[in-house]
Amino acid sequence: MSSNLLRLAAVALVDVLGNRGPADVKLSWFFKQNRELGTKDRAFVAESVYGVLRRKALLSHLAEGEDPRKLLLAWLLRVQGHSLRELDGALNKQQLEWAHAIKAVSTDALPPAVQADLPEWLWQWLSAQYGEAEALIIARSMHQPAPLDLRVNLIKATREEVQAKLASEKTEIAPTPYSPQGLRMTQKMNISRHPWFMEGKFEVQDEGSQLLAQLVAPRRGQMVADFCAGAGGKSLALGAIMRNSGRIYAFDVSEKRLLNLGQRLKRSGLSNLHSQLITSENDPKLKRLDGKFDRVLVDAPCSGLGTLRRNPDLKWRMTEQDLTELVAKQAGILARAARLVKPGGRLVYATCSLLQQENEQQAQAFLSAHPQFVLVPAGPLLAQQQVVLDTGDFLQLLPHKHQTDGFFAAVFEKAVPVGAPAAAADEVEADKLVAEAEVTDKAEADAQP
Ligand SMILES: C[S@@+](CC[C@H](N)C(=O)[O-])C[C@H]1O[C@@H](n2cnc3c(N)ncnc32)[C@H](O)[C@@H]1O
Repeated sequence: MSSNLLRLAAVALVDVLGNRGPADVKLSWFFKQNRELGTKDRAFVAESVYGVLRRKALLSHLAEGEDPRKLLLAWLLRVQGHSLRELDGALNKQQLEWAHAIKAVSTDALPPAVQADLPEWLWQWLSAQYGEAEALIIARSMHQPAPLDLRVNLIKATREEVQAKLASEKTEIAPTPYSPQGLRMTQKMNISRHPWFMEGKFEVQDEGSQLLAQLVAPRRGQMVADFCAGAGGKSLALGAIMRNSGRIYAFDVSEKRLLNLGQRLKRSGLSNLHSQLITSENDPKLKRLDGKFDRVLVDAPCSGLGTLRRNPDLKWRMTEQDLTELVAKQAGILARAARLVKPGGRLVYATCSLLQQENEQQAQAFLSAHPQFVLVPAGPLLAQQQVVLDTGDFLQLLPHKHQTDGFFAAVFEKAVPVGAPAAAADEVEADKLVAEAEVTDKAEADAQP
């Protein structure tokens, strides 16, 4: 390790820690400014930045402050286990003094929030919910980087074919334990240039996200809404489950994310997906679709605390105020999306959060305010999809238990009014609606200048 590389990693850290934006955006900007860096050096800078973000509370204790250069040294010496001798040639006199001081700091009797490496307020919330012992295990499971999960696009390849192909290229790869389309890679590699990725034979997607699509379990020919579709990770998984039949509406308020979805869609070979930008959950465009969907997924905007292995900066950027606002937003989106569901249809509310306020409490509040919906236990629904995983009434995934990101999902079904036909089983009705929607879309497209 050279002194120049250490300096560059510290510069990247200054940038990431000093601004409120997401770490991945800051880091890619840093790499654009430093194009001369080779693959290994980039990997070192990225690992250092993410390593420090994961353990910032502990490192601040060891470095007696938040000077990025000292945090970096503390990470190398006390987390990565480098010896002073290994770093010797890369350190100047002052850094050597810091390094000696860092080596000498005791880690006995650290406060629990520092052991968990969380801001104090978040530690209080998490430990009140899970109890101190489990909250600590959960928080510590987020100190490790996540593996890379792939979802095989069953329209274009089988899981066995993709596994064999990647294994033949000396990639360590194995089927995911729960998702029938998933593969897990244990070593990091840039998969986005792989020819089979570019041909759409697989996507990068955490196994937890794949399981959410299994919970929605759309059938062929159905009408499906992905209300917070973003860049479409779950829309694409749903489209593949439907074997390219029926119709999926991918709604989102972010044009940029929907544009991303467009690129992934081209690779995927799906033609049953229609993305639709909305101004908010109350966009008037939604009105004509009320009561028309067999399945509605609300993958709600959330704190993202279940993804701390990948996005450790979130824990330092999120505030209690942000959470209060998110909880209100989630309730509004869920209530509006519920109106799209037809009698007998299914509504899935999901987050990648670990907090009850965004999860169980949100689901219970929805049920109290919407007596026409009932809660359907997640385990048996997954069993119908050949997924053996029962976490009780709700789907609750935790990294230390399931080796996925942290996810929550609640499944609701809308009652069929007495005397009405059971809509969910009515495939003919679904086909009619799909045909109607296609005619409307064509008319809209023709009307474009
Ligand atoms: C958790 S992300 C969705 C991730 C996506 N489903 C996937 O699998 O890649 C939440 C999304 O909700 C969108 N969003 C925020 N407010 C919204 C609203 N009022 N109506 C619809 N979508 C909204 C955000 O733009 C963001 O893309």
